[in-house]
Amino acid sequence: MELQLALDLVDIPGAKEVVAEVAEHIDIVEIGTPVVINEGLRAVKEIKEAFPALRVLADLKIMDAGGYEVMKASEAGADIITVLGVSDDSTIRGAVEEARKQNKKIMVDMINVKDIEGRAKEIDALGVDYICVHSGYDHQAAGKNSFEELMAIKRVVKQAKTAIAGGIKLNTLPEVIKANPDLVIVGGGITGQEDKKATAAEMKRLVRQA
Ligand SMILES: O=C([C@H](O)CO)[C@H](O)[C@H](O)COP(=O)(O)O
Repeated sequence: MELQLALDLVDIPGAKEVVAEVAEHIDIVEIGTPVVINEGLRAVKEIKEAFPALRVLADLKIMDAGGYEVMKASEAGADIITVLGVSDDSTIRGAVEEARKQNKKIMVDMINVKDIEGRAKEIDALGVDYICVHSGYDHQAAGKNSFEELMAIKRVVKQAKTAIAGGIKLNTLPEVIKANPDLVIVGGGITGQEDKKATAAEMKRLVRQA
């Protein structure tokens, strides 16, 4: 099981500062959608250049033009790029095809997918690398989490790795770990803590021993 740090509410210098603090305790660093909106793919490029040993995920949440957008994120240095599960199959296929050419990976974000099990089965057959259940900020505000969705995709996904994101904190991590995802994604659960390094270290310890 691996740990991904999601950076959403920072600028590029702020992102570098946080990553420098926790780098030894994370496997993947995510350049979150708000950061890409504010800073562009330059954020991906600068973080990859500053931390070449870390895999960098560009959370583009692609909804159309999968091949083209994966190409641009790959050029910026992203190792993993996100596409939305609610996209058309042709968009996901285009993203996967381009990722194969560029030796990159595709994560499908299942945010707002209604039939989680059925769609996860279809998406798994498209050859994506990760399928991620996700309670976004707006869902979190309504008290939602994705623990049950994780168990649902674990029942049907045969090929892709499984991931979970959305509001995970140190005190809820053990429950997440019980469902055995391949990847746990944590944003505010680390970045919102006073001692980010200690929190990331403890999360990594729990994730590693799972
Ligand atoms: O993808 C995310 C969200 O949609 C904002 O872009 C977050 O990176 C994801 O939810 C993880 O962050 P936390 O919920 O703060 O753990």
